[in-house]
Amino acid sequence: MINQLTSGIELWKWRNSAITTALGKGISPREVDWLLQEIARVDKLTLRLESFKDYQEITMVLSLTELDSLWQKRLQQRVPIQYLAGRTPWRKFTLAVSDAVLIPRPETEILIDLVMEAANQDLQSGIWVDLGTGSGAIALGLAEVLTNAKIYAIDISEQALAVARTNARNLGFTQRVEFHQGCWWEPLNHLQGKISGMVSNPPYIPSDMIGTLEPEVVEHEPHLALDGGVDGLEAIRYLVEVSPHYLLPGGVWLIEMMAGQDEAVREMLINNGNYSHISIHTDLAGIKRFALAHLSR
Ligand SMILES: C[S@@+](CC[C@H](N)C(=O)[O-])C[C@H]1O[C@@H](n2cnc3c(N)ncnc32)[C@H](O)[C@@H]1O
Repeated sequence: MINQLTSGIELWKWRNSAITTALGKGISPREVDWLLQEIARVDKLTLRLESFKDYQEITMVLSLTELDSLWQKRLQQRVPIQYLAGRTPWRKFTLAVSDAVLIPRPETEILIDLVMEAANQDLQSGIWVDLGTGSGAIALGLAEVLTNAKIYAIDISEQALAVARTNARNLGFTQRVEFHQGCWWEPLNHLQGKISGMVSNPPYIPSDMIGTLEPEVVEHEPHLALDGGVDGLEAIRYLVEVSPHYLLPGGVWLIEMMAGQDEAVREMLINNGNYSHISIHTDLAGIKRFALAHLSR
C-alpha cells in the first residue's frame, strides 16, 4: 500500500465539500467520515476534533484525487460505500465484500444471538449450516459463538463463495467452516438427519418489488441475493419443506424474512407438521423479521 501525503487544510476542505454534496443527494454525511477512516485511514478522533485541519501533512493510503473519484462513484453511480471500501463491519468482524455478495446487514447479526438462545449444549457442538452464505457472515458468526461446532456454508454463486472463503481465511476459521457450491441443501445430501441447526437469510423480496428498491440495492447488490420469486417466499417455502430431512430431532430451523412475511411463514411451518416451538422474533426496530422452530422429536 503506497502512502500518500496531503495537507490538513486540503483534506478539511475536501471533507466539507463532500459533506455538502452528500446532504444534497440525501446521503448520510457520516459516510464521508467512514470513507476517510476506512480508505484514507484517518483516525476517528482526528476527524471528530477536526484537529487534522492544522496538520502540515496527513498520510493517507490514497491521494486526494483518488479519494474524490471514489466519492464521485458514491454520488453519481450510487455505489454503496461498503463496496467502495471493499469491506464492512459485522458483529466483531471486518468482512471483505464485493458486488458478488449482499452487504451483510446489522439486523442479520440477531440470528447469531437467537441461535445461542435456542440451542442447548448438545446442539451447540453439532453440525450447523448456513444456506445462502454470501460473504460468509452468518457461517463465521456461528463459528465464533459455537466453538465446538462444524459449519457448512452453501451458496449457488461461486463468486460469492470466493469472498466468503477469503473472510474465513482472514478470520482464522478455515478449519471449522467448509464452503460448498450448490443449491440450498443439495451439496449436503450425505448429512441427512445429522444437522443440529440450519440458519439462512435467503432472498425474500417479491420479484415485482425489486425495481422499487433504492439504487444502491437494485443497481449494485446481486439480484440472486434479493429475488424471492413472485411472493418473495419461494426459497423460504423450500427451506420449510426440505429441512426436516436434514435436521436432527430437536434441531434448530432459523431464518430471516421481510417485514410482513411472519404470518405466512408461521402458517407454512404449522401446516408442514414437522415443526414445534415455532416463534417469531423482532429486530431492533421491533419489526417481525425472524422465524425460529425446532424439528419435532
Ligand atoms: C440475502 S443473501 C444473504 C447473504 C448472507 N447470508 C447475509 O446474510 O448477508 C442470499 C444468498 O443466497 C444465495 N442464493 C440464492 N439462491 C440460492 C440457491 N438456490 N442456493 C444457494 N444459495 C442461493 C445468494 O447467492 C446470496 O448469497
